[in-house]
Amino acid sequence: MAIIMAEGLARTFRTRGRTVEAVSGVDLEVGAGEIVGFLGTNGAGKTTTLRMLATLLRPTSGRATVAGADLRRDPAGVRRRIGYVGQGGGAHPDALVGEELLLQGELYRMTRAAARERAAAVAGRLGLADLLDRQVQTLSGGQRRRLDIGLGLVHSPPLVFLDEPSTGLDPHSRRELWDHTRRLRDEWGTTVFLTTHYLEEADALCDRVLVMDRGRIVIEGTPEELKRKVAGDVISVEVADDPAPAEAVLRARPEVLALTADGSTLRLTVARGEQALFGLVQALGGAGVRLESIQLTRPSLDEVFLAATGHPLHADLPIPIPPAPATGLAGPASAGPADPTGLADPAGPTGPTGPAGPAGPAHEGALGARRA
Ligand SMILES: Nc1ncnc2c1ncn2[C@@H]1O[C@H](COP(=O)(O)OP(=O)(O)OP(=O)(O)O)[C@@H](O)[C@H]1O
Repeated sequence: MAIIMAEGLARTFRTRGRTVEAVSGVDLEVGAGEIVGFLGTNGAGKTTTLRMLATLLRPTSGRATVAGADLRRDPAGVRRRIGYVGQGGGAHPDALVGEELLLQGELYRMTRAAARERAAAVAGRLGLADLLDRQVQTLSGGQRRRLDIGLGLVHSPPLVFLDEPSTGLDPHSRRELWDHTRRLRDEWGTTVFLTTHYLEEADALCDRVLVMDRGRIVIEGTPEELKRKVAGDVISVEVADDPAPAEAVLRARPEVLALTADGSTLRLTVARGEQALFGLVQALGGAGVRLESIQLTRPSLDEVFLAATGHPLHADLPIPIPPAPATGLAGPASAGPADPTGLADPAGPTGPTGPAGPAGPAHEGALGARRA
């Protein structure tokens, strides 16, 4: 069952007399209980798409249903059923961890008892149970990030958006965060939609990856599918004698999609390495070719990204116009009569700002989180 369905979602910004097409017509479908990741370079349009789906930005065109509610007609319904954890993080540095979680529940109009119970459950799930009496500013980067995510989960949303959840974390904390995210999916059935710059994160954590480039989804699939579809597997064959007879044998094989020769080593691309390997070895043996070694290599998501976009993930791409720095907070709850759809555009044309929860002012850290 799809928890997100979007069609032709697009957003342009007008800044300094120019139009920036941040997202140009995205179609996507996310199934309940999936961990789906948007992978892309800076400025690809990931955050803008996430913010549209979370009702924080009004789409220029397109439509979507998110967690059973229509993005345009029922943005408050969407907000009630989702969590949103922005890049900035939301917790107040002086507050205690437990207080922040409780406050979040109360902002969602939970009773104190229900908020307390839920805060304890979230803290337990995210490995924060021993930290409830700690001041937020004393937490490590990884603990702080887990608290940010916890704030987005207190109201039990079936779907949570995480914008670059592990940026700035060391590899150990990043892995810990992945474990917790998987447990959210496995034990609570939470659907997680995240953005990331990290190939490793997309590969290790995501059930499905959507590669985004210059405002469009250019390819999508499970990490394994993408590697197969785009790059194929590579088999490197090192022969003991003259490589020409081996090359002739291999070129005649239908499963060999491409072949390059480098001295006595032949590199073959095949769709499914483990299936092709045995037949190729047999054919070479039958032709009297003596092998030194044979090796199967699976492509990485790096290669997938390069093939799909034409540039490496970490290339410095020109970013048309950087977004203005975050300013004040506004959200649908404060959009007022000028916004009859309730789909506020808090950022306006130039500045991204924070969301609002159902109970009032909020901030970028977690949807609906924080005191005014
Ligand atoms: N409020 C805004 N005003 C003008 N341009 C904007 C605004 N927000 C985003 N953009 C532009 O839209 C494009 C997409 O930005 P977006 O933040 O969605 O990319 P991203 O893939 O999330 O990048 P990053 O990984 O750096 O967060 C960029 O060119 C960006 O400069």
